[in-house]
Amino acid sequence: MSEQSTPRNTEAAAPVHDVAVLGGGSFGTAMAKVLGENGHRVHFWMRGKAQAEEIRSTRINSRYMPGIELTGDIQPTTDLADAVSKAEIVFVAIPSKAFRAVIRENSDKFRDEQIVISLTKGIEEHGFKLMSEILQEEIPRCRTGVLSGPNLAGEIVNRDLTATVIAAKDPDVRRSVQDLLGCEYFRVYANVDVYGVELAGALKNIYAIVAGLASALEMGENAKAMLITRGLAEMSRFAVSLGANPMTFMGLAGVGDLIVTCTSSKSRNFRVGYAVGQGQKLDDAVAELGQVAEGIYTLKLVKQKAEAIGIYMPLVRGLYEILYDNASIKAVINSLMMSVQNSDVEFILPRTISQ
Ligand SMILES: NC(=O)C1=CN([C@@H]2O[C@H](COP(=O)(O)OP(=O)(O)OC[C@H]3O[C@@H](n4cnc5c(N)ncnc54)[C@H](O)[C@@H]3O)[C@@H](O)[C@H]2O)C=CC1
Ligand SMILES: O=C(CO)COP(=O)(O)O
Repeated sequence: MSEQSTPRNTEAAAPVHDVAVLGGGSFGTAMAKVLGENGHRVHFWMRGKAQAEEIRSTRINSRYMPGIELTGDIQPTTDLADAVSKAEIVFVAIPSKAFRAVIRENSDKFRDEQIVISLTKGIEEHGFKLMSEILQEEIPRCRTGVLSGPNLAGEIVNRDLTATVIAAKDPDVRRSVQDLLGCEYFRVYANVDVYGVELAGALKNIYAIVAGLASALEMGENAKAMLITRGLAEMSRFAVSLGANPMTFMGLAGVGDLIVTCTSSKSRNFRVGYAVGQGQKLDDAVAELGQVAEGIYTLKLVKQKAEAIGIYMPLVRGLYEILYDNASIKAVINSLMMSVQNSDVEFILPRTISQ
Protein backbone atom coordinates (compact mmCIF):
# COMPACT_ATOMS: atom_id res chain seq x y z
CA MET A 1 0.00 0.00 0.00
CA SER A 2 1.36 3.46 -0.87
CA GLU A 3 2.11 5.95 1.90
CA GLN A 4 -0.78 8.17 0.77
CA SER A 5 -3.35 5.40 1.01
CA THR A 6 -2.24 3.92 4.34
CA PRO A 7 -5.08 4.39 6.82
CA ARG A 8 -4.06 5.97 10.14
CA ASN A 9 -5.77 5.42 13.44
CA THR A 10 -8.79 3.65 12.08
CA GLU A 11 -10.66 1.91 14.88
CA ALA A 12 -9.61 -1.54 13.74
CA ALA A 13 -5.95 -0.67 13.18
CA ALA A 14 -4.93 1.45 16.17
CA PRO A 15 -3.63 -0.36 19.25
CA VAL A 16 -3.93 1.42 22.60
CA HIS A 17 -0.61 2.58 24.09
CA ASP A 18 0.29 3.89 27.51
CA VAL A 19 1.97 7.27 27.16
CA ALA A 20 3.04 9.96 29.61
CA VAL A 21 2.91 13.72 29.15
CA LEU A 22 5.00 15.69 31.64
CA GLY A 23 3.91 19.30 32.14
CA GLY A 24 0.38 20.57 32.68
CA GLY A 25 0.62 23.85 30.74
CA SER A 26 -0.89 24.77 27.37
CA PHE A 27 1.20 22.49 25.22
CA GLY A 28 1.21 19.49 27.54
CA THR A 29 -2.58 19.78 27.64
CA ALA A 30 -2.85 20.03 23.86
CA MET A 31 -0.67 16.96 23.28
CA ALA A 32 -2.45 14.99 26.01
CA LYS A 33 -5.71 15.80 24.24
CA VAL A 34 -4.46 14.58 20.84
CA LEU A 35 -3.13 11.36 22.39
CA GLY A 36 -6.35 10.81 24.35
CA GLU A 37 -8.49 11.37 21.27
CA ASN A 38 -6.31 8.89 19.38
CA GLY A 39 -7.41 6.26 21.90
CA HIS A 40 -4.28 6.08 24.04
CA ARG A 41 -4.09 5.90 27.83
CA VAL A 42 -2.43 9.18 28.85
CA HIS A 43 -0.66 9.53 32.20
CA PHE A 44 -0.69 13.31 32.44
CA TRP A 45 1.79 14.56 35.04
CA MET A 46 1.71 18.03 36.57
CA ARG A 47 3.04 19.59 39.77
CA GLY A 48 -0.18 21.04 41.14
CA LYS A 49 -2.50 18.75 43.09
CA ALA A 50 -5.41 21.16 42.70
CA GLN A 51 -4.89 21.28 38.94
CA ALA A 52 -4.76 17.49 38.67
CA GLU A 53 -7.89 17.20 40.80
CA GLU A 54 -9.68 19.76 38.66
CA ILE A 55 -8.85 17.89 35.45
CA ARG A 56 -9.88 14.58 37.04
CA SER A 57 -13.26 15.88 38.16
CA THR A 58 -14.16 18.39 35.40
CA ARG A 59 -11.98 17.20 32.46
CA ILE A 60 -10.89 20.83 32.02
CA ASN A 61 -7.54 22.55 32.65
CA SER A 62 -9.08 25.94 33.39
CA ARG A 63 -5.82 27.85 33.93
CA TYR A 64 -4.18 26.89 30.63
CA MET A 65 -7.04 25.71 28.36
CA PRO A 66 -10.28 27.17 29.64
CA GLY A 67 -13.39 25.68 28.11
CA ILE A 68 -11.60 22.77 26.43
CA GLU A 69 -12.86 19.34 27.45
CA LEU A 70 -10.25 16.60 27.67
CA THR A 71 -11.99 13.51 26.40
CA GLY A 72 -10.58 9.99 26.26
CA ASP A 73 -8.55 8.11 28.82
CA ILE A 74 -6.46 10.98 30.22
CA GLN A 75 -5.38 10.33 33.80
CA PRO A 76 -4.00 13.41 35.55
CA THR A 77 -1.44 12.64 38.23
CA THR A 78 1.15 14.34 40.46
CA ASP A 79 3.13 11.10 40.73
CA LEU A 80 5.81 11.37 38.04
CA ALA A 81 7.37 7.99 38.86
CA ASP A 82 4.04 6.27 38.35
CA ALA A 83 3.34 8.08 35.06
CA VAL A 84 6.77 7.30 33.63
CA SER A 85 6.80 3.68 34.81
CA LYS A 86 3.51 2.97 33.05
CA ALA A 87 4.45 4.70 29.77
CA GLU A 88 5.95 3.28 26.61
CA ILE A 89 6.69 6.80 25.40
CA VAL A 90 7.15 9.97 27.46
CA PHE A 91 6.52 13.48 26.07
CA VAL A 92 8.09 16.36 28.01
CA ALA A 93 6.47 19.83 27.89
CA ILE A 94 8.27 21.54 30.75
CA PRO A 95 9.63 25.08 30.12
CA SER A 96 13.38 25.12 29.42
CA LYS A 97 14.23 26.79 32.74
CA ALA A 98 12.92 23.78 34.71
CA PHE A 99 13.50 21.02 32.15
CA ARG A 100 16.82 19.64 33.43
CA ALA A 101 15.82 19.81 37.09
CA VAL A 102 12.68 17.74 36.51
CA ILE A 103 14.49 15.13 34.40
CA ARG A 104 17.53 14.95 36.71
CA GLU A 105 15.47 14.55 39.88
CA ASN A 106 13.64 11.67 38.27
CA SER A 107 16.32 10.16 36.06
CA ASP A 108 16.15 6.79 37.83
CA LYS A 109 12.44 6.47 36.96
CA PHE A 110 13.10 6.07 33.24
CA ARG A 111 13.69 2.61 31.74
CA ASP A 112 16.49 1.55 29.40
CA GLU A 113 15.48 2.19 25.77
CA GLN A 114 12.32 4.07 26.80
CA ILE A 115 11.39 6.70 24.21
CA VAL A 116 11.47 10.27 25.56
CA ILE A 117 10.44 13.17 23.32
CA SER A 118 11.02 16.85 24.09
CA LEU A 119 8.22 19.26 23.17
CA THR A 120 10.07 22.25 24.64
CA LYS A 121 11.33 25.13 22.48
CA GLY A 122 14.10 26.71 24.47
CA ILE A 123 17.79 26.68 25.39
CA GLU A 124 19.39 26.05 28.76
CA GLU A 125 21.21 29.02 30.22
CA HIS A 126 24.44 27.33 31.26
CA GLY A 127 26.32 25.77 28.37
CA PHE A 128 23.82 26.60 25.63
CA LYS A 129 22.27 23.12 25.78
CA LEU A 130 19.18 22.12 23.86
CA MET A 131 16.59 19.88 25.54
CA SER A 132 17.59 16.78 23.57
CA GLU A 133 21.16 17.28 24.79
CA ILE A 134 19.88 17.50 28.34
CA LEU A 135 17.96 14.26 27.84
CA GLN A 136 21.08 12.57 26.51
CA GLU A 137 23.12 13.79 29.47
CA GLU A 138 20.59 12.96 32.17
CA ILE A 139 19.03 9.76 30.79
CA PRO A 140 21.50 8.40 28.20
CA ARG A 141 19.87 4.95 28.46
CA CYS A 142 16.74 6.29 26.75
CA ARG A 143 15.97 6.80 23.08
CA THR A 144 15.24 10.46 22.48
CA GLY A 145 13.70 12.80 19.95
CA VAL A 146 12.24 16.25 19.50
CA LEU A 147 8.83 17.39 18.28
CA SER A 148 8.66 20.88 16.79
CA GLY A 149 6.68 22.77 14.18
CA PRO A 150 3.94 25.37 13.68
CA ASN A 151 1.89 24.12 16.61
CA LEU A 152 -0.11 26.75 18.47
CA ALA A 153 -1.64 24.83 21.36
CA GLY A 154 -4.82 26.88 21.26
CA GLU A 155 -5.52 25.71 17.70
CA ILE A 156 -4.62 22.07 18.23
CA VAL A 157 -7.15 21.74 21.06
CA ASN A 158 -9.83 22.98 18.63
CA ARG A 159 -8.79 20.22 16.21
CA ASP A 160 -7.67 22.83 13.66
CA LEU A 161 -5.55 21.20 10.94
CA THR A 162 -1.92 21.10 12.06
CA ALA A 163 1.38 19.53 11.04
CA THR A 164 4.54 19.00 13.02
CA VAL A 165 7.97 17.36 12.77
CA ILE A 166 9.43 14.49 14.76
CA ALA A 167 13.22 14.60 14.66
CA ALA A 168 15.14 11.57 15.87
CA LYS A 169 18.13 9.57 14.71
CA ASP A 170 16.36 6.28 15.39
CA PRO A 171 13.75 5.41 12.72
CA ASP A 172 11.69 3.42 15.25
CA VAL A 173 11.36 6.52 17.38
CA ARG A 174 10.17 8.55 14.40
CA ARG A 175 7.68 5.92 13.34
CA SER A 176 6.33 5.41 16.87
CA VAL A 177 5.64 9.11 17.31
CA GLN A 178 4.02 9.37 13.88
CA ASP A 179 1.75 6.43 14.72
CA LEU A 180 0.83 7.75 18.17
CA LEU A 181 0.05 11.34 17.24
CA GLY A 182 -1.06 11.28 13.61
CA CYS A 183 -4.80 11.66 13.04
CA GLU A 184 -7.26 13.46 10.78
CA TYR A 185 -6.28 16.89 12.09
CA PHE A 186 -2.64 16.32 13.08
CA ARG A 187 0.11 15.24 10.65
CA VAL A 188 3.60 14.29 11.77
CA TYR A 189 6.48 14.63 9.31
CA ALA A 190 9.94 13.20 10.00
CA ASN A 191 13.48 14.59 10.04
CA VAL A 192 16.85 13.28 11.24
CA ASP A 193 18.40 16.70 11.85
CA VAL A 194 17.56 16.78 15.56
CA TYR A 195 19.79 19.76 16.31
CA GLY A 196 18.41 21.84 13.42
CA VAL A 197 14.76 21.11 14.18
CA GLU A 198 15.22 21.86 17.86
CA LEU A 199 17.28 24.99 17.37
CA ALA A 200 14.77 26.32 14.82
CA GLY A 201 11.95 25.94 17.35
CA ALA A 202 13.89 27.90 19.95
CA LEU A 203 15.20 30.62 17.62
CA LYS A 204 11.92 31.51 15.96
CA ASN A 205 10.59 32.77 19.30
CA ILE A 206 13.03 35.69 19.06
CA TYR A 207 11.69 36.75 15.66
CA ALA A 208 8.10 36.36 16.89
CA ILE A 209 8.88 39.06 19.47
CA VAL A 210 10.34 41.25 16.70
CA ALA A 211 7.23 40.66 14.55
CA GLY A 212 4.92 41.52 17.45
CA LEU A 213 6.80 44.75 17.96
CA ALA A 214 6.57 45.60 14.25
CA SER A 215 2.87 44.85 14.28
CA ALA A 216 2.25 47.17 17.23
CA LEU A 217 4.13 49.90 15.37
CA GLU A 218 1.97 49.27 12.27
CA MET A 219 5.03 48.96 10.07
CA GLY A 220 3.11 47.48 7.15
CA GLU A 221 3.00 44.25 5.17
CA ASN A 222 6.30 44.76 3.30
CA ALA A 223 8.10 45.22 6.60
CA LYS A 224 6.48 42.07 7.96
CA ALA A 225 7.74 40.02 5.00
CA MET A 226 11.19 41.60 5.30
CA LEU A 227 11.44 40.78 9.01
CA ILE A 228 10.29 37.19 8.65
CA THR A 229 12.62 36.52 5.73
CA ARG A 230 15.64 38.22 7.25
CA GLY A 231 14.84 36.42 10.49
CA LEU A 232 14.99 33.16 8.58
CA ALA A 233 18.33 34.16 7.04
CA GLU A 234 19.71 35.09 10.43
CA MET A 235 18.50 32.02 12.32
CA SER A 236 19.69 29.62 9.64
CA ARG A 237 23.10 31.37 9.47
CA PHE A 238 23.47 30.90 13.21
CA ALA A 239 22.19 27.32 13.30
CA VAL A 240 24.26 26.18 10.33
CA SER A 241 27.38 27.58 11.98
CA LEU A 242 26.59 25.29 14.93
CA GLY A 243 26.11 22.21 12.75
CA ALA A 244 22.44 22.26 11.71
CA ASN A 245 21.40 21.33 8.18
CA PRO A 246 20.31 24.47 6.23
CA MET A 247 17.57 22.51 4.47
CA THR A 248 15.78 21.97 7.78
CA PHE A 249 14.93 25.66 7.71
CA MET A 250 12.85 25.14 4.57
CA GLY A 251 10.62 22.71 6.43
CA LEU A 252 7.77 22.94 8.93
CA ALA A 253 10.08 23.23 11.93
CA GLY A 254 11.93 26.10 10.25
CA VAL A 255 10.00 28.46 8.03
CA GLY A 256 6.68 26.84 9.02
CA ASP A 257 7.00 27.63 12.71
CA LEU A 258 8.54 31.02 11.94
CA ILE A 259 5.51 32.01 9.85
CA VAL A 260 2.93 31.01 12.43
CA THR A 261 4.60 32.65 15.39
CA CYS A 262 5.51 35.83 13.50
CA THR A 263 2.00 36.34 12.14
CA SER A 264 -0.29 35.27 14.96
CA SER A 265 -1.35 37.10 18.09
CA LYS A 266 -2.02 33.62 19.51
CA SER A 267 1.76 33.31 19.95
CA ARG A 268 2.83 34.34 23.44
CA ASN A 269 6.18 35.59 22.12
CA PHE A 270 4.41 37.73 19.51
CA ARG A 271 2.17 39.12 22.25
CA VAL A 272 5.13 40.12 24.41
CA GLY A 273 6.67 41.97 21.45
CA TYR A 274 3.33 43.63 20.69
CA ALA A 275 2.98 44.83 24.28
CA VAL A 276 6.49 46.28 24.29
CA GLY A 277 5.77 47.95 20.92
CA GLN A 278 2.78 49.60 22.58
CA GLY A 279 5.03 51.01 25.25
CA GLN A 280 4.67 48.42 28.02
CA LYS A 281 7.72 47.44 30.10
CA LEU A 282 9.02 43.93 29.35
CA ASP A 283 8.49 42.71 32.91
CA ASP A 284 4.92 43.92 32.95
CA ALA A 285 4.21 42.33 29.57
CA VAL A 286 5.55 38.97 30.78
CA ALA A 287 3.63 39.18 34.06
CA GLU A 288 0.41 39.98 32.23
CA LEU A 289 0.94 37.04 29.87
CA GLY A 290 0.98 34.54 32.76
CA GLN A 291 2.48 31.85 30.52
CA VAL A 292 5.96 31.12 29.28
CA ALA A 293 7.48 33.21 26.45
CA GLU A 294 10.72 31.34 25.87
CA GLY A 295 12.04 33.94 23.41
CA ILE A 296 12.93 36.49 26.06
CA TYR A 297 15.45 34.07 27.60
CA THR A 298 16.59 32.61 24.28
CA LEU A 299 17.36 36.14 23.04
CA LYS A 300 19.96 36.72 25.76
CA LEU A 301 21.64 33.36 25.22
CA VAL A 302 21.72 33.65 21.44
CA LYS A 303 23.13 37.18 21.56
CA GLN A 304 25.94 36.00 23.84
CA LYS A 305 26.63 32.92 21.73
CA ALA A 306 26.54 34.82 18.43
CA GLU A 307 29.05 37.32 19.76
CA ALA A 308 31.26 34.53 21.12
CA ILE A 309 31.41 32.69 17.80
CA GLY A 310 31.27 35.76 15.55
CA ILE A 311 27.92 35.30 13.83
CA TYR A 312 26.24 38.41 12.44
CA MET A 313 22.72 38.66 13.93
CA PRO A 314 21.49 42.24 13.58
CA LEU A 315 17.85 41.48 14.53
CA VAL A 316 18.96 39.67 17.68
CA ARG A 317 21.25 42.54 18.58
CA GLY A 318 18.60 45.17 17.87
CA LEU A 319 15.90 43.38 19.86
CA TYR A 320 18.31 42.88 22.75
CA GLU A 321 19.08 46.58 22.80
CA ILE A 322 15.37 47.41 22.88
CA LEU A 323 14.39 44.87 25.54
CA TYR A 324 17.41 44.94 27.81
CA ASP A 325 19.35 48.16 27.12
CA ASN A 326 16.40 50.56 26.88
CA ALA A 327 17.42 51.60 23.38
CA SER A 328 14.94 53.67 21.43
CA ILE A 329 12.97 51.48 19.01
CA LYS A 330 13.19 54.18 16.34
CA ALA A 331 16.99 54.41 16.62
CA VAL A 332 17.37 50.63 16.37
CA ILE A 333 15.15 50.45 13.30
CA ASN A 334 17.07 53.29 11.68
CA SER A 335 20.40 51.63 12.33
CA LEU A 336 19.14 48.32 10.88
CA MET A 337 17.80 50.04 7.75
CA MET A 338 21.00 52.00 7.20
CA SER A 339 23.44 49.09 7.64
CA VAL A 340 25.39 47.77 4.63
CA GLN A 341 23.10 46.37 1.91
CA ASN A 342 24.11 42.78 1.53
CA SER A 343 23.41 39.37 -0.01
CA ASP A 344 19.83 38.04 -0.05
CA VAL A 345 20.54 34.30 0.09
CA GLU A 346 24.04 33.86 1.39
CA PHE A 347 24.13 30.15 0.54
CA ILE A 348 24.15 31.39 -3.10
CA LEU A 349 25.99 34.71 -2.81
CA PRO A 350 28.26 35.03 0.24
CA ARG A 351 27.72 38.06 2.42
CA THR A 352 30.27 40.84 2.23
CA ILE A 353 31.78 41.09 5.70
CA SER A 354 31.94 44.80 6.27
CA GLN A 355 29.46 45.66 9.03
N1 LIG B 1 1.83 26.59 23.92
C1 LIG B 1 2.22 26.35 22.69
O1 LIG B 1 1.52 26.70 21.73
C2 LIG B 1 3.48 25.61 22.44
C3 LIG B 1 4.47 25.51 23.40
N2 LIG B 1 5.62 24.84 23.13
C4 LIG B 1 6.67 24.77 24.11
O2 LIG B 1 6.27 23.95 25.19
C5 LIG B 1 6.98 24.33 26.37
C6 LIG B 1 6.00 24.44 27.50
O3 LIG B 1 5.18 25.54 27.17
P1 LIG B 1 3.65 25.70 27.53
O4 LIG B 1 3.03 24.44 27.98
O5 LIG B 1 3.03 26.39 26.39
O6 LIG B 1 3.83 26.71 28.76
P2 LIG B 1 2.75 27.23 29.78
O7 LIG B 1 3.25 28.51 30.29
O8 LIG B 1 1.40 27.16 29.18
O9 LIG B 1 2.83 26.13 30.95
C7 LIG B 1 4.01 25.81 31.58
C8 LIG B 1 3.77 24.61 32.47
O10 LIG B 1 5.01 24.17 32.99
C9 LIG B 1 4.84 23.93 34.37
N3 LIG B 1 6.10 24.06 35.08
C10 LIG B 1 6.88 25.15 35.21
N4 LIG B 1 7.94 24.85 35.99
C11 LIG B 1 7.80 23.54 36.34
C12 LIG B 1 8.56 22.68 37.16
N5 LIG B 1 9.66 23.07 37.78
N6 LIG B 1 8.11 21.41 37.32
C13 LIG B 1 6.99 21.01 36.72
N7 LIG B 1 6.23 21.79 35.94
C14 LIG B 1 6.63 23.05 35.76
C15 LIG B 1 3.82 24.96 34.82
O11 LIG B 1 3.23 24.58 36.04
C16 LIG B 1 2.85 24.91 33.64
O12 LIG B 1 1.96 23.85 33.81
C17 LIG B 1 7.70 25.65 26.03
O13 LIG B 1 9.05 25.40 25.80
C18 LIG B 1 7.03 26.10 24.75
O14 LIG B 1 7.90 26.84 23.92
C19 LIG B 1 5.82 24.21 21.94
C20 LIG B 1 4.86 24.26 20.97
C21 LIG B 1 3.64 24.99 21.11
O1 LIG C 1 5.80 27.39 19.41
C1 LIG C 1 4.69 27.81 19.25
C2 LIG C 1 3.91 27.58 18.03
O2 LIG C 1 4.56 26.69 17.18
C3 LIG C 1 4.04 28.60 20.32
O3 LIG C 1 4.61 29.85 20.32
P1 LIG C 1 4.50 30.77 21.60
O4 LIG C 1 5.30 30.09 22.67
O5 LIG C 1 5.02 32.07 21.17
O6 LIG C 1 3.04 30.83 21.96
